[in-house]
Amino acid sequence: MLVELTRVGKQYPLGDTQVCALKSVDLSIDRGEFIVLKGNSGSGKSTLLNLISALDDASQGEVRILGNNVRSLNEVQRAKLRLQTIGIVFQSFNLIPVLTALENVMYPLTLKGISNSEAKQRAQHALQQVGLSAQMQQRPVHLSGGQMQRVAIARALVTQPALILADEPTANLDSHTAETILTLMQQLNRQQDITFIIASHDEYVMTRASRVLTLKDGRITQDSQLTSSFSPSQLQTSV
Ligand SMILES: Nc1ncnc2c1ncn2[C@@H]1O[C@H](COP(=O)(O)OP(=O)(O)OP(=O)(O)O)[C@@H](O)[C@H]1O
Repeated sequence: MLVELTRVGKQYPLGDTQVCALKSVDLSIDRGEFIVLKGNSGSGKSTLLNLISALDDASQGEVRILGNNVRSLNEVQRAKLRLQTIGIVFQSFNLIPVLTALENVMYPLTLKGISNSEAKQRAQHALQQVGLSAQMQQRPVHLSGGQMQRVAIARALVTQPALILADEPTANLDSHTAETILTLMQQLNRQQDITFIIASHDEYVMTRASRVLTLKDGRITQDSQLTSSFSPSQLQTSV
């Protein structure tokens, strides 16, 4: 099992009181799934992604990533787990502005201690995969929103993670660009067996999912397996 949550709860301190963000969540995620996490604002989507990415600790229960109990790992081990297993794509892209697209994608490989020449080769390949061969030397400020998100996806996939987590990855994109980004993610899911967990409010994102989890007030209230009608030939790279 790739991800396993057992009776996971999360509370945040707020002044003298506490906000309950997740309540007794049980969840198992297999390799190859394409999961959309839906729910109203404040339902706990980002909290769940933060726990699965080992960026934060559950208040109760257990989070296991590839069999590793996150709570038992120290900071260095967590960073290593993230670097080896997980790619993260944010709504706001989180690219480093002073670096080119190529350097942004090379960055996690450099952190892994991979040589500059190999990192460059792998980053170039990842940027080709997302259709950005022509923009490798551009800084983020010279890229469109869709291109920035594709750089962020290339950065997430360059370490060959088993799992990519995406928090509202299409929220800052127009609908055509969002479709292209989703198609790209789905192609990576099918061709490279990368598992995706995407938090989103967008109804059309759900239509791409193999499984939709609905969160309400910190609980999973619905867990639906779907078959999507996507075909990889629909891939467009003209963002
Ligand atoms: N760092 C924090 N400190 C205090 N409360 C928090 C913190 N992070 C989240 N919360 C609260 O926990 C609950 C769940 O928030 P979370 O961000 O996980 O929801 P969400 O579904 O991702 O919302 P959105 O769609 O608006 O991003 C909310 O009530 C939120 O206010």
